[in-house]
Amino acid sequence: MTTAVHPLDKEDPLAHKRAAFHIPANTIYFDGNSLGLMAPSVHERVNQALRHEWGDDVITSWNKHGWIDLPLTVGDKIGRLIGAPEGQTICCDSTSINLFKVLCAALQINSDRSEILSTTDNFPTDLYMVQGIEQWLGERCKLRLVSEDSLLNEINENTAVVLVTEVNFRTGRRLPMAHISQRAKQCGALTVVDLAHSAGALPVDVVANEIDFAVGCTYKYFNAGPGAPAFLYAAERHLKQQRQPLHPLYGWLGHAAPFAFEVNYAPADGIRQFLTGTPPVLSLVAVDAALDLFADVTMSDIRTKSIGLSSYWLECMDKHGLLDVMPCISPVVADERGSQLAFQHAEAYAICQALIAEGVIADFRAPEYLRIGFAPLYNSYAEVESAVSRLAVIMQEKRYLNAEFQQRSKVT
Ligand SMILES: Cc1ncc(COP(=O)(O)O)c(C=O)c1O
Ligand SMILES: Nc1c(O)cccc1C(=O)C[C@H](N)C(=O)O
Repeated sequence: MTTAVHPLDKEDPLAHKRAAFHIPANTIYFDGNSLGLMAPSVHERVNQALRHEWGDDVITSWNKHGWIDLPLTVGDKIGRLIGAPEGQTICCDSTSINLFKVLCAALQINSDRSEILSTTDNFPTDLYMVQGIEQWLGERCKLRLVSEDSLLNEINENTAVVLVTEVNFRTGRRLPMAHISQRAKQCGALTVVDLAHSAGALPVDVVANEIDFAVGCTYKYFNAGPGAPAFLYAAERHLKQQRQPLHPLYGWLGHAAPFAFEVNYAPADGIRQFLTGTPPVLSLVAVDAALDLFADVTMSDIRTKSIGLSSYWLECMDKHGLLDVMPCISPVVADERGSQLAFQHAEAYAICQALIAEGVIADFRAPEYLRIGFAPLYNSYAEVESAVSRLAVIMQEKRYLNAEFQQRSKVT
């Protein structure tokens, strides 16, 4: 028996990409904004690195299989997807650590100012990194938090750095990067942009938007696996001006001559100076293979599908009368949101658990939001229709009141 293909999937130019992923049995997965699905090609590539590179070639693989350059080669692959020219993106560490490095760099470049301007609703790690630097630097770093609505107008001549996450992790709201960057430039402030919820989900152009520094995750829309290393972009103009090291994490692999084993630190040229310690080779190999899945698609097609999926989700919710019961807190204007939707309900946590029990994986964000992430490479319109139908039954039958769905787990 053949099942009918959803008419919207029939017209989808990215529909064929779904076959490149392992879709867990009986599962509809709308959590790619937190952890992307695994592709068998990534599995294969990591296995090969384990068996042949580590297994057979052991330490010679640092040269023979280019392990030592992976942060740069993989960085350039990411760079192509965020509009960065070669040699300005590196894949290493976590987003948090990379934030620390670029915030220090930006503060040092704009050293006659101390204010880091950000938004109250930014992802906590972004704010915590500044708070940590503030604690260590005292007067030389001062965090000022404003609302997303007022950010643009709050940038002024005292601002050293504007720290902004393009797409809000909770609401999915997309901030106008071009305007923010332009205003920052006018005021002599530098921009540090967190692309965690943008990279791989929508077109990003760090050069056209004159972004100074950017960071982001690879385990979300790039599907590189849990804890996969993050990325860091630095504009060429900052890499060229080498008065002194740009950040205080003086790791040996960021040294100009790591294998000279010198006593004193001297930063490497270019983006390599943002390296710290030994790269996590197996994880980098996974990022490398996962990025290959973007080789034959355009970010514009990805964005079109992302908007198609989220708009269709809203349409289905409306058809089932769900939008009155759990209002959407994400922008209704598609261009003003990223690749996710969030819905408010006092029982959002239990609703999410009830959905998972029905085979639909979404997530919950405190205090009361159900979050749905759309991954254009593997999600389908049929999945949207089916997931919303299941949600409608849960809401109608108030299944979320079951005690089993109220139990909070450690990771939400
Ligand atoms: C906006 C944003 N920044 C950073 C992170 C995570 O950073 P890290 O890779 O350090 O866990 C996340 C998600 O965890 C995020 O949503
Ligand atoms: N990085 C995560 C993790 O290690 C465990 C659970 C969730 C995450 C996430 O990525 C959360 C994500 N940044 C968010 O937008 O909420």
